[in-house]
Amino acid sequence: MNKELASTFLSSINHEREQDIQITSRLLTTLSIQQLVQNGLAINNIHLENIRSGLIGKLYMELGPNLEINDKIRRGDIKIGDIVLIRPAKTKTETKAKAKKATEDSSEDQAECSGVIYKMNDTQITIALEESQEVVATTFYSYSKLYILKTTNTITYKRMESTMRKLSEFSSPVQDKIVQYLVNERPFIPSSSQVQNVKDFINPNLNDSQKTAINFAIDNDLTIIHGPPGTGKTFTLVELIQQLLIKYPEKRILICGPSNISVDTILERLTPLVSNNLLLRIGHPARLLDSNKRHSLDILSKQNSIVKDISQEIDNLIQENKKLKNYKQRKDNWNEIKLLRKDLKKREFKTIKDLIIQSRIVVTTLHGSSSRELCSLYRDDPNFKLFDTLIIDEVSQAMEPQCWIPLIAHQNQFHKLILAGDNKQLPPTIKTEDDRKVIHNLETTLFDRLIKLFPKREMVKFLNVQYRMNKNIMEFPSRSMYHGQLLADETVANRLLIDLPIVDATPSDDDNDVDTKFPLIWYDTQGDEFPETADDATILGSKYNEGEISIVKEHIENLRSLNVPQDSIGVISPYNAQVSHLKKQIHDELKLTDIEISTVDGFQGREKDVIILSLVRSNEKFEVGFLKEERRLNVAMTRPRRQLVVVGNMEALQRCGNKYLKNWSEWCEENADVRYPNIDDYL
Ligand SMILES: Nc1ncnc2c1ncn2[C@@H]1O[C@H](COP(=O)(O)OP(=O)(O)OP(=O)(O)O)[C@@H](O)[C@H]1O
Repeated sequence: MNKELASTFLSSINHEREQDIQITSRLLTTLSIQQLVQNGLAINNIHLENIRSGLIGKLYMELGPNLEINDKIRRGDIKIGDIVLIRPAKTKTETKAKAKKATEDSSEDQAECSGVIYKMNDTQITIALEESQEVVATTFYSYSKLYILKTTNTITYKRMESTMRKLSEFSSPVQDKIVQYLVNERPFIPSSSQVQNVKDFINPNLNDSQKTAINFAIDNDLTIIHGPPGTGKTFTLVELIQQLLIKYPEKRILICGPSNISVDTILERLTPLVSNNLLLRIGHPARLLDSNKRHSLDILSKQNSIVKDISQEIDNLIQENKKLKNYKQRKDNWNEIKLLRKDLKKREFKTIKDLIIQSRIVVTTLHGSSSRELCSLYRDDPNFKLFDTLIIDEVSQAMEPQCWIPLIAHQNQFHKLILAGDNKQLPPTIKTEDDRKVIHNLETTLFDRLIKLFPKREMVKFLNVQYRMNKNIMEFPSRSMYHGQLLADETVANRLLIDLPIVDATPSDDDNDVDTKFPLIWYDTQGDEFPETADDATILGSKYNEGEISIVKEHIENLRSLNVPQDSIGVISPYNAQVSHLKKQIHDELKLTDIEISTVDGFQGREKDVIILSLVRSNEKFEVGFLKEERRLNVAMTRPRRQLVVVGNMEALQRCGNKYLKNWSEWCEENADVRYPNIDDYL
C-alpha cells in the first residue's frame, strides 16, 4: 500500500504546486504593484537602511519606509515567516547608468533577491537572506525605492515530494512498526492492561477524559487525541509529555505541527514545567515566538564565544565590502568571508550535535523535522536512534504528506505515535480548484484516513469537557459536529458578558433586554434590504455587505456603551472583502483599533469574550458560496466565550439547499435572541 499511497500523494502534490505557482505568478504578473499592495500581496515605497550578519551565517536586510512618501510601512497580509522577493521599483529619477551598473554587478536583468520576513513593524522590516543573495543585496543601496512581493514557498513542496519518493521505496512488508499501521500492514490491538499507568498526575485539574487519553497514550503505540474547541488538547499533551519524561527519562520526544504557532504554543506551556536544557526548538528564529527564542537551536549554537568572534569578523568584512569600489576587491572580500564561514559552520555543527544529544524534547514544524541540523546526526551513524515518540499536534490542519516528513526522516525509530487535533475544524488550506480528486486527496488528513482504516476507532480518545463557551453557544456545535457529547464545565456554562467585572452591571435590575445578558443573538437580515455586493477591487472576487457592517457597528456601540472593552470583542467574516471594509469603518473611522477583525482562519485556535459573525451572503438566488464549508463555520461559532452575535440572512440559509446551514438557522430561530433590523435605521 505504501507505493499506491506515495504515488497518489506525489501526483496530487505536483498538481497543487503547479496551481500555487500559477495563482501566485498570475497575480504577480497581471496586477500592478498598486493592486498587489491593495490585496496585501506586496509592500512598496520602502528603501534599504542596513545589511547586517546574523545567525548561522545568515544576512539580515533592514528596510524602512521611503520618508518622501510616508512614515509608515503598509504591511498588508505579509507576515513574519513569509518568503518574499525584494526588487527595486523602476523610478523616473533612477538614472539608466545607475540601473545598468547595478545590473552588471548582479549579472541579472532585474536585480532581485529573496528571503524570509524575520521581523516586522510599522517602521522597519527585517528580512533574513540566504548567503547566495548577498552580492545582489548590497547593490540595493543604489536604489531609492524598493518593493517586496509575497511568493510561493516551493521548499515545502520539494520536502513533501522527496518524502513520498522515499515512502514509495519502502520494501513490503515495511519494517517500521508505526508505518505498518499507516500502510495497513498491521492491525491495531489496544493494550489489554487495565492498569492505570499514571499514579500521580502533575496537573491536579485534569478531567477524566484527559486522564484516560494520557493513560491510553502511555500504554499504546498509536493514539489519536480528538480535542474539540476549548477541550484542553494542549493542556492534555503537556501533561502527557511530562509523564513520558518521567517514565522514559533516557528517551527523546519529537513534537511537530503544521505551523510554527501550533508547536510554539506547546513549547510555551512546557517551558515553566520542564528543565530548559531538555527543550530544543528547531526552526528559523524569524518564525519563533519571542518567548521561545531561548530554546532556539540557531541561537543556542551561536553562544559559543569562538563562534561569536568569527561572526563578528564576518560582520566587519561585510561592512567593509560596502565601501569597496573595485569589483575585484569586492570579490576578494567575499572569498575571505567564505573561508571564515566554512570554519564557522564546522564549529557550529559540533555545538549543534551536543545540544541535540543533551535535549529530551525537540520541537519543530513538520517541515522542520527533516532539517539539516537534525538529520546531520545520521551522517556519522545511519543507525543512530534519536527519537522514540512522535507527537503531531493540529494534525487536522496538516496535509497527510506533511505528517510523513518526520516518519521518513527518522524512520525505524518511533515506538509511539500520538496525533492530536479535531477533524471538525479547519482542514489544510488547498490551493487547487480545478481537480476534485486532488482536493479530496490533500484535504483528507491522516486523522480522517486512520479512522477509516480502523473503523472501530479504538485508538481515538475524545476530550468531552470544554472550558470556553457558555453552554448556549456550545449547544449547536456539539449537536451538529460532536454527536451531542460536549459538556460545558461549570466554570463556563452560564457565564455572560455582564459578568465581566468591567462591564456595567444591569443599568436597572428589571432591564432584561440589555445586550450583555444574551449569550446568543441573531440579527436576521432576510428580505432584500441588506443585499450583498461583489467586490471588484479584490481580484479574488470576494463579497461584502454594507448593511451588515452597519448592524455590526451598532452592536459594537451598544456593547461599548455598556463598557465592554474593545479587546473583548472579535469580528469575523468568511469574506476577505467584508473584513477589509469592516476594518476600514471600525478601525479607521471609529478608531476602535483594539477590536480584532479577521477571517475565520485568522481566529483558528483563538477565543474572545464576544464574537460578531458577519455572513455577508444575501441574494435572490439564495447562493451562499463557501459558507457551506461547515468546518469553517464550526471554527467561527466556537471562538466566543460569553456571546455569539450572528448577522445574516436566515432565509438564505434555510433555502440554500445546505442541510447544516438550514439546521443552524432553524435551531437559532428557536434558541437565539432573534432581531429584525430595519434598514431605515441605518440610512
Ligand atoms: N481540565 C481542565 N481544567 C481546567 N481548565 C482547563 C482544563 N483543560 C483545559 N482547560 C482550559 O481550557 C482552555 C483551552 O485549553 P487548551 O488551550 O489546552 O485547548 P486546545 O484544545 O489546545 O485549544 P483549541 O480549543 O483552540 O483547540 C485553556 O484556557 C485551559 O486552561
